[in-house]
Amino acid sequence: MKTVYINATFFTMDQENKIFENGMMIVQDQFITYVGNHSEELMKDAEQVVNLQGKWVMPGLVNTHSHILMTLLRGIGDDMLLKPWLETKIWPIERQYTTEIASVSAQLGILEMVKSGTTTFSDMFNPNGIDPNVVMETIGETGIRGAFSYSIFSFGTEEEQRLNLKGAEQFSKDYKRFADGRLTTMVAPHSPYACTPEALIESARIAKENDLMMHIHVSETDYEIQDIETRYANRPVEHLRKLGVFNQPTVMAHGVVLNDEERAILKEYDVRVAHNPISNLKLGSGVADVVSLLDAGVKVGIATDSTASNNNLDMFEEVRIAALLQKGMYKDATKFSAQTALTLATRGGAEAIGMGHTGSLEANKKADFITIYPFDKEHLQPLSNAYSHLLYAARGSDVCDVFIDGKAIVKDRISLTIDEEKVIAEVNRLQSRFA
Ligand SMILES: CSC[C@H]1O[C@@H](n2cnc3c(O)ncnc32)[C@H](O)[C@@H]1O
Ligand SMILES: [Zn+2]
Repeated sequence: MKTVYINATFFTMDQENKIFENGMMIVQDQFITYVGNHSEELMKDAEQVVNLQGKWVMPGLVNTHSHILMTLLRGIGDDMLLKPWLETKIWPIERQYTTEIASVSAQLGILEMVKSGTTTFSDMFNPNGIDPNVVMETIGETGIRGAFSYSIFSFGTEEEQRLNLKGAEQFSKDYKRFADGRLTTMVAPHSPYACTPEALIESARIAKENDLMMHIHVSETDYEIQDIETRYANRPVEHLRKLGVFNQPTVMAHGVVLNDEERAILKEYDVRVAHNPISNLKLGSGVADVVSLLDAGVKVGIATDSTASNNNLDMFEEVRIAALLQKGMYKDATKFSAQTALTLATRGGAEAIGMGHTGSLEANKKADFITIYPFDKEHLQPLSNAYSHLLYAARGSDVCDVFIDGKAIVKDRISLTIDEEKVIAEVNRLQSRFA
């Protein structure tokens, strides 16, 4: 099916950052085939013409690190540091998890993500107590694009740890290409502190044998650095490098506590960083030095982490805070420009998680895009400087329509794939268990 979208401003987020006012985009099935100036000639054999009535169109946002199975835990464990938050709140609750709780959480998380403009995400989940097959079926039905990772923990008996690794390997293989290729997997040891060296080595083996990326929490807090140094006589980055984890393409979530030597290692091994500014602030972990990471040539994406440490999944808010933090930290407003920020939230993030086939509006890329109708929004006036508004003024709730693989997933702020009322009712029925 050839669909032509006309009468809109297209923010391509391509290498040249081209913008087409009153432009045109052509989508053939799942792919963009043209973005540029309006052309009557190119419209000739269109099967469908969509008039976007002056809307702004940009690539869907890319959330490079999330935990959608935790969405039900929003508001639980506020105002706590990471270690007690995990050990006394999150992990005990996750031990009570069921497949139903996980599926409803996933639906709520995806609903929130897509309605705020995220079309691609990379997620890690704690498999405890759940049937991941059911959860993956549910996620597949939503139409979102993403990588999903079954987490590896070195907790429990030897047999439990063996089963956890076996489950992760099976899951990684089974869902490597799922839901028409929209969903894939990564191999996710939780962190250097929750995994033994043996589990980390085994994780890297699974990733290598199945040609998958690794996804792991690293260097999130000062405490983690001291803990790993005490246990292994190396800081986390060197510890993982020595174990061979970085021999596979790796996304490391956080990277708050890094030095120059470590940034050079990340660049050398092409380790990518998922930057979670709000979660890092809320858990009191600190502020990652993203400017230095980018200066060192490290690929960086923006991420929300979970609703238990954020507490929303709005990538517009996330990327704005990311930019403001770097400017404030450096006392230099020229750092982390609007262009840098929006690139990291789209094309840069997609490349960081190995999904370079999305993240910009360009011929041959997947047709993953969002629209914003600015005309009735006070905070998006004046209409000039729209590019600036996308970073400094826009909110997730400004998103009007969402398309993934060329298909409408959200239309006029209504989800077409998720029964919103039902999910919200289910969430509130199940949530009372943890209140
Ligand atoms: C690795 S599976 C997901 C699992 O990780 C835990 N978690 C959530 N947020 C964080 C964070 O910021 N640092 C470390 N661990 C985190 C939680 O148990 C999730 O289910
Ligand atoms: Zn996380």
